[in-house]
Amino acid sequence: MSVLELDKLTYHYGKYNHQVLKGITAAFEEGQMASIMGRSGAGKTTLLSLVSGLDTASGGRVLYRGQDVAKLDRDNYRARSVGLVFQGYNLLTNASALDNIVLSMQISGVKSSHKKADALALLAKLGIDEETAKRKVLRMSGGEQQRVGIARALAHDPDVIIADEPTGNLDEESEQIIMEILTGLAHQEGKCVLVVTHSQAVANYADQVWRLRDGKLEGKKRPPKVSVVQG
Ligand SMILES: Nc1ncnc2c1ncn2[C@@H]1O[C@H](COP(=O)(O)OP(=O)(O)OP(=O)(O)O)[C@@H](O)[C@H]1O
Repeated sequence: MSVLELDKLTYHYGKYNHQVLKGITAAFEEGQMASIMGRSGAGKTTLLSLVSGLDTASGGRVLYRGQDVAKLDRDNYRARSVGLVFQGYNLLTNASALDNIVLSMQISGVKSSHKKADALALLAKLGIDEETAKRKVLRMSGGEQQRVGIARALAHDPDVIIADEPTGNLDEESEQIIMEILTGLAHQEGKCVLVVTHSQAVANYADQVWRLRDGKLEGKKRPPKVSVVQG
């Protein structure tokens, strides 16, 4: 069973506004990264807000492990099953990376009695050592901040990671690090990862590349990567 399925999903803003999404049917699997491309205004952010349970569709359904998200407790769905990663990181910049993660664990109701140690372990896994973890976020580089952003998204161990232009503010080297982390979450940890991007280079990391055009989502599976040995 797919982790996420979109079933004839439609969406329009307000009563008379044009339809942004016009019957989208797609499936996203565990252990895979999917990228969603599309020109500005195509409806990518709108689509993510429906998939992540921030908003409900005008028509059709979003299914999470076969269950209609509109019929689930959406707060619970967001707090348990979905981790969000944003272009602008959306961290508390005056707090330390560590405090950001611990706070996020508290808000999502994580039960652990050693949240600080868990948060440090999670940050370390993403290449943020203890000294950096205790530094205020505003004194960290963009690439480090996004690694904290990913740690925050993972703090409640969701099985869906949704990233909206996660490397939009980063240089090429940091982009590569972030995309390798997101790819690893899919391929090594079995997460279902969705990445919205304008960048073909970012989309190239994905197992499936989708394009949102005229309110429809067109997708293709990427052929397996083959390495060419020159001799
Ligand atoms: N709250 C709103 N009320 C009315 N229309 C909206 C609202 N939010 C977005 N729209 C419109 O819906 C369409 C899709 O917007 P959306 O933000 O989903 O596009 P996007 O593909 O994410 O764009 P970008 O790449 O520029 O972020 C646009 O035409 C936008 O103007």
